[in-house]
Order: sequence, then C-alpha cells, then structure tokens
Amino acid sequence: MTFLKRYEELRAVKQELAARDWFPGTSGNLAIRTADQPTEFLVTASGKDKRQDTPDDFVHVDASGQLIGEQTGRPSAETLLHVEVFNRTTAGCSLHVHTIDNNVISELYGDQGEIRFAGQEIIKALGRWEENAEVRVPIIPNYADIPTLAAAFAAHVHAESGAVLIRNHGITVWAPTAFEAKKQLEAFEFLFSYTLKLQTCRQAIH
Ligand SMILES: CSCCC(=O)C(=O)COP(=O)(O)O
Ligand SMILES: [Zn+2]
Repeated sequence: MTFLKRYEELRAVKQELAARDWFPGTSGNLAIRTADQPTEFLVTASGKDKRQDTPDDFVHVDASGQLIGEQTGRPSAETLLHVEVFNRTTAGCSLHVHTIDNNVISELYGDQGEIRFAGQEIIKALGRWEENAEVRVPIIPNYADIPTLAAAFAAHVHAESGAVLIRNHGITVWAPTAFEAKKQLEAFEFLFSYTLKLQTCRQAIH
C-alpha cells in the first residue's frame, strides 16, 4: 500500500514538473523513499523523456542504488546523489531538475561557492518564518565522475531538507515528503528567477 502510494506521489510530481517544462532534453531525475532500515527508494529510469508517462518510468533500488529483484531498466545516472540523501537524512523525497535559471545562477555565483537569499516572503515556503531569515544554497563543481560528484554533494547533505546547486548542471532539493520537496523546489526556482530579473532591470536602469 505504502509502495503504491509513494509510486503515485512520484508520478504526480513528475507530471507537475513536466508541465513546468523542467525536464529539457531528458534531463532531471526524481526519487522517493519506499522503506527505511534498510533504505529502499523509487528513482526515475535513466535517459527517458520525463514528460512522457509510461509503465517503465521508475525503478526500485536499494540503499546503494542497485536494482531490487528481477527488474529490467536502468536507474538514473545520478542515482548516487539520491543515495546520499536517503542514507544521510530522514528525507522522503529528492528532486533534481535542470532549468535555465538555476544554471545561470550557478554560473554567476559559482566562484563564491554559494548563493544567499534574504528579505523575500517566499523564503517561508522553505520553512523559515523568522524575521530576516537567510537561506544559503551551496554550489558545487559539476564533476563528470558521478562518485566524485556524489561525494562533493554529500558534504552538504545534513538535514532532512536542503538544496545544492551543481554548477552549469542543475539543482537537487530534498525534503520529508514529495509535497514539501516540490514546494521547496518551486520556491528556489522563484528566488533564482527573481534574482536574475532584478539584476537585468537594475542594469537597464543604470
Ligand atoms: C541529458 S541531461 C544529462 C544527465 C543528467 O544530468 C540528468 O539529470 C538526467 O540523467 P538520467 O540518467 O537521470 O536520465
Ligand atoms: Zn542532471
């Protein structure tokens, strides 16, 4: 029952992110926890057009990202990043998308190794309700070797919710539930878009 519920949740998130056109060129991958101790999760199959809805969209993997049982299909090439999320935290869902805004932000702020946001109402969607809350998103290099990328990513995976930008690649966001992860992803993309638009407007004025 829980497995099917999680499957449907992930399928619904995939459809919603597809409707936002957040899977260009087959990019992006999504994962949802289906069991604890030992960890098991569903992850999108590699290389597929995530805008399509097919019976082979997800595979079921173990705590090291290996297929469970007799399945065919290939887990996402970036499954190891989701492995780090589910093994290091109690998060229930991990979402990775490539957007133009998150790529441009990651390049603009990549040398600083992070971007910080403050003074924006939408920061409350990230669970930060206090006055003058500041949110920091680390930016890591886009190592081609996935175990190296996963190790760099893992250095920032401590809490049940979080986000990491991979330079000129995309963002990975995780949270306790699929609803929370999608909400936080939308909030980060809002902040990225706002920042870029504001910088463009300021340059046009000056
Ligand atoms: C075509 S995008 C390059 C791979 C990538 O970064 C990605 O997010 C999709 O990889 P997957 O294996 O999950 O389809
Ligand atoms: Zn990617």
